Amino acid sequence: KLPLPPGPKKLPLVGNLLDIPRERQWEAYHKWSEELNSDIIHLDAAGTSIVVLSSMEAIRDLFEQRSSLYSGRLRLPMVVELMGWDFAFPFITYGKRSHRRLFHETFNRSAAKQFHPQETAAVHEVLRRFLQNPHDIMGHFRHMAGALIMDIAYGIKVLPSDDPYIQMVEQAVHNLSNASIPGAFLVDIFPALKYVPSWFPGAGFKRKAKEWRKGVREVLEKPFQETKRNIVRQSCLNQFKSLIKGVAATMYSAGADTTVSALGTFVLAMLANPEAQRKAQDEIDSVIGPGNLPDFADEPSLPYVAARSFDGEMLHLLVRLNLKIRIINIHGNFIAFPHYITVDDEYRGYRIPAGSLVIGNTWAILHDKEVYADPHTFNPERFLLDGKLDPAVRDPETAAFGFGRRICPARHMASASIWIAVASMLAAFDIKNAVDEDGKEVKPSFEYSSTGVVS
Ligand code: HEM
Repeated sequence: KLPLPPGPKKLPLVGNLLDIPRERQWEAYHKWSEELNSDIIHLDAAGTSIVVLSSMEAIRDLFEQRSSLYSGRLRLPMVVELMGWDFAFPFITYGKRSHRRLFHETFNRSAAKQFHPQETAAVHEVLRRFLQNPHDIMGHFRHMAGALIMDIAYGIKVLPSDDPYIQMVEQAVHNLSNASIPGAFLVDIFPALKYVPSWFPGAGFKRKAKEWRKGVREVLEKPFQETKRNIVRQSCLNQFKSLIKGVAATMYSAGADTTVSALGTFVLAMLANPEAQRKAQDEIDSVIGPGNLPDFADEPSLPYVAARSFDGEMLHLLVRLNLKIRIINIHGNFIAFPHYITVDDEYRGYRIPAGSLVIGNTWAILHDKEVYADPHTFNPERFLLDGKLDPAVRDPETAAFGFGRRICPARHMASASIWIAVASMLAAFDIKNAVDEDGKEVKPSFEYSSTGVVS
């Protein structure tokens, strides 16, 4: 009998379906939350109950304190059951703990350091590629993210271009993004449709799923089989075969686009903020000396140097924190990754209905005016107090990688690879707009697309 959390007015049948924009939903959620003066709001998308949380307090109360209730995922019949992504735990409810555990053992804060050499090598390779061809920045980032994951997951060194593994996985992830656009396939709304035979009129989705499934099987099997051939201790591998296979193949689907999007956004942030770029470069030069490239051995010394120099803080913050704000602000809303609750719950006198999608609005958290004054401005100085890192200012990483039990299990490795990429790019290059034949600057054209899993 408790009321639902407040929300915009609902129409009969369709509820708020017509109010929810197709793009940048997080901004609409944030606006409603402000208008209704509530950090918890409720929406009804033609029968699908959606609860959006816009404060760290509500997120901690539900995703952390009540994590046993709030760690599910929405059932995705097209992706998981028909296309065969059932090995990828990001898409399934909180089962497969062995998969998560293996991920954690591999990528926890101290274990993640074992990948520093691969990350450094991948970044040096990308620097060479920029030098040879500065016109395909995103292509180089994509190659870097793919090469790094193939190396970490399988020990496979990919080809410099047209690598068959990267092509295969990119295609599968592309199909995955298309299939996870909400409402794209009726079978996600009526799961029983999955039993319709493929020849049945209107069952085109089954034929599509079958074709896409072949690609998913290849992603699961091909690199794994090559690795198996390369490994001497096969008996050990056999014992955990399906576990390792599933976890390795999950890495690409969860890790490639995220890293590429973050680095692409970094380049845009640098084009828009030449002053911040200059300061960061000056600091790198003064810490590691001109002509050298940073490596992880420099990392511990940077905060120390940073604590004594404003510009040092700038670099440290720019690279570690504030960039992430911009990056995550813009791209970090994983619309296909809401949490899901299967039982009724009560919070602050409101009813959270069973079967609700529960979304932690990262964007709202990272644009909270109370925490980050003037939140739309790129301003590394917001993290400083008396030239030092201000511990009172919230670290964006507390929200950028998700929440509770489903928090990104690769966050330390992801953060490290972005750090080394950003620091090395700043050390080696000036990031500037291209110039046309008449010597005029060409402003980059770009568009953030928010369909699929990652913007
Ligand atoms: C900039 C880089 C990255 C960002 C911003 C990021 C962010 C996220 C976010 C927001 C989630 C959802 C958390 C939630 O449901 O509350 C997530 C989940 C996940 N991420 Fe990342 N991630 C990044 C890189 C990576 C990489 C490189 C890998 C793998 C090598 C990875 C593996 C995963 C996995 C497996 C999950 C699913 C966890 C689960 O459902 O239990 N991520 N990530």
